[in-house]
Amino acid sequence: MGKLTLYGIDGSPPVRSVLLTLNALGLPFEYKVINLFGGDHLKPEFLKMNPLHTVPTLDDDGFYLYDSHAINAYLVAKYGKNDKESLYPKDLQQRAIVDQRLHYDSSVFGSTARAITFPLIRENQTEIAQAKIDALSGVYETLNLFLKSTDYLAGNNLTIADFSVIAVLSGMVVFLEVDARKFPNLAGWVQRIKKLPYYEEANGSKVTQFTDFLKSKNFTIV
Ligand SMILES: N[C@@H](CCC(=O)N[C@@H](CS)C(=O)NCC(=O)O)C(=O)O
Repeated sequence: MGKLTLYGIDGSPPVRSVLLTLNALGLPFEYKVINLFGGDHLKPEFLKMNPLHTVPTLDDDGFYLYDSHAINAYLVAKYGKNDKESLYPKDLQQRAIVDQRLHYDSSVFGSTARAITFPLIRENQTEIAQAKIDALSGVYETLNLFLKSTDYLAGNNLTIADFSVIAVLSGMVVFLEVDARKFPNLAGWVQRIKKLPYYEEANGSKVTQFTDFLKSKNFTIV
């Protein structure tokens, strides 16, 4: 196989979802930190790889790909052999369910999370409207529903949809805890994901950089 390089930063949820995928697949890769606050992502050499200047960006031997969901699907489809194939199943209907969850993450969960974090991080606002927290609660309800009769978000096997969602959710708990009385399936799933042997390395140890940063903003919910 060629050389894989991941451009990213630990705080970024989509970057951590790719770290989970790379670790799950046991792939060797180089991790190059792109400092978004220092403007690394706006430099011409980065824009050549990704004109949207976002992390994660993957370089697979000169093939550049961005958007974590696309990257994760590509990595499993290309490198996921035998028991790893189920992370992005080949069966069309199973895959369609994974895709549905990925789009939910990308559109609904992603925008709900960004609506909360962007004003804090980028605009130095410290007040968060209760309505945004209510929207987050609505997402937890949906995720709880997805997990009604299965161990993982897209069925009884772990998939890249679980990686995308845990990467975002593990940051959002700063704003709204996953209350096990209200969201029992979701709370159980979080515990299940945390037991993955590579969880700490790929997400757990890295998300704290993000949650500490969010907490340091001393926000209030109004
Ligand atoms: N949907 C994209 C989102 C990527 C994204 O927005 N990344 C943020 C960091 S979490 C970023 O790079 N922002 C810098 C910018 O947009 O200039 C994905 O899943 O990769």
